[in-house]
Amino acid sequence: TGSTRPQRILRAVQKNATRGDPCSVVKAIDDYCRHKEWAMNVGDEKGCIVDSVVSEVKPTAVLELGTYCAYSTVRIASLLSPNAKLITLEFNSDYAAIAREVIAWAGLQDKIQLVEGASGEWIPRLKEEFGIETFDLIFLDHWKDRYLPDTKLLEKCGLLRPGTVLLADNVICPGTPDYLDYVRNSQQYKSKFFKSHLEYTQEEDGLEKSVFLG
Ligand SMILES: O=C(NCCCCCn1ccnc1)c1cc(-c2ccc(F)cc2)cc(O)c1O
Ligand SMILES: [Mg+2]
Repeated sequence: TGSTRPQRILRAVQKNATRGDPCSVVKAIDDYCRHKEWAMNVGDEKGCIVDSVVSEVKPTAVLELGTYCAYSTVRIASLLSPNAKLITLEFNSDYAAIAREVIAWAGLQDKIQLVEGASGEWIPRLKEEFGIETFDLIFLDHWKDRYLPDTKLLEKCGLLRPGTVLLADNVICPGTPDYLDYVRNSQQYKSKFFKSHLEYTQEEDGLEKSVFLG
């Protein structure tokens, strides 16, 4: 019974990052996944695009769909203002357990609320359970076939407001064709593609930034 990839990523963080220093946690994961073993973090190249969108939006309420080992969770939360909060949904309980440890190592527990469960079940409960009105920024990075249904669910639940920014990972690889078609052709969104590469590789990928117009 050997270790899992998320467990090895956590070990690399505990070995190479400084407690309470989110940037060192991000760097430790990138170094491990670039040089030792690939993992599905948004990564450093696409991560810089995420950073620029977060800095532009200055969100106080962020929703992340798909935590994995909390690489993007920590990366985004480290840029938020003192009173801002990030809710991250993770379906896989093994991933969630590792993510909690990575978040704790970064010292960001007070900013981040990790919720374990299915996005389709939790999205309708966010207003009531967490006192959320609407989100300023949503980062989609979970099952690629859930991007579109969950976006429609977010609309239906009144969790989007004019100006809410949806930032979607992997719109080229693995790809989210139905989601891309929707946000690029809907009158309710202004969409823009940021060309990049699949994390730690030279494969084509990119992020889609879509502003909800209401
Ligand atoms: O599947 C991905 N993410 C979802 C993981 C499970 C989410 C579970 N969950 C959380 C909440 N609700 C459900 C993903 C995959 C790849 C990839 C790319 C190329 C390749 F050859 C293999 C894989 C790259 C990514 O950047 C990804 O994000
Ligand atoms: Mg991804």
